[in-house]
Amino acid sequence: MPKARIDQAFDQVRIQGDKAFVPYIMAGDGGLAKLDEQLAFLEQAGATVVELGIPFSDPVADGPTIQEAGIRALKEGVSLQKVLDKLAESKENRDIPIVLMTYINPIYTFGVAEFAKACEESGVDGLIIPDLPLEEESLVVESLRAHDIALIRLAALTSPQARLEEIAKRTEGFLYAVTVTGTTGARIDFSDHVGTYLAQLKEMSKAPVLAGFGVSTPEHVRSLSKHCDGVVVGSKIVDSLHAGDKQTIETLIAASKNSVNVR
Ligand SMILES: O=P(O)(O)OC[C@@H](O)[C@@H](O)c1c[nH]c2ccccc12
Repeated sequence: MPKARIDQAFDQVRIQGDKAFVPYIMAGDGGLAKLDEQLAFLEQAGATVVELGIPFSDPVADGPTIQEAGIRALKEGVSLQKVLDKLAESKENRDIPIVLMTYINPIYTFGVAEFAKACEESGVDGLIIPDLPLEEESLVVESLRAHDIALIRLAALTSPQARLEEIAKRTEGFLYAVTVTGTTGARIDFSDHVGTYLAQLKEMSKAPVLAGFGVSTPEHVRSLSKHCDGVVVGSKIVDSLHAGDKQTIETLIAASKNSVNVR
């Protein structure tokens, strides 16, 4: 049951008194042959779920770090089909749930129903589609439901109250609370309003609320996690993996763990 695997992963985190940590990596950055090893490393380091990006030629929500990773992956010849095939091969050896992050265009090209089926067959548990607004969701919702793939919705700092409520009500797996206005990428600081915004989303959502965009230091992980159920970290993870700096990733993930638990 794909969707249930995500729920179980968050339950486990809660039981241990930890916060969730969802690293984002770009599929095929460094070649798809490295994917299994990268996923195993993140699982071993204590990640809750992995968000796996599909490289795309027009990544409108992405800042420079993730755009460059996408260009590197495209140069390696990575495509949605190849990522799904690769995930299918290693499905049995993997416990950590996978959420694919892809823009809507590659899904259309693939065919929505075929894509949902391929996700299930490849052991994909959920999806983030940043350029699919609530109003257009009906294009994919039924197919995803048929294959039990969670559709994770994004809340924006600029969304009006009623819209946030609708997003919180519909989300599956978790609620992705975008903490900055703008594109992905490491930030120094967050607006004072972020704490209130996260607390408000926590009230509205039955699903776990995760803060993402700009999270790049252990202090960010700790301070944002106080207001919600955990964080998503992209650019800092992508840069560190590219530089071969596993220590930085381990330190970031460790910041989401209850310090009373000895690891
Ligand atoms: O890179 P950052 O600032 O840590 O943000 C997370 C982000 O990269 C990842 O979740 C993501 C990558 N591309 C996206 C597009 C839309 C929403 C989210 C994403």
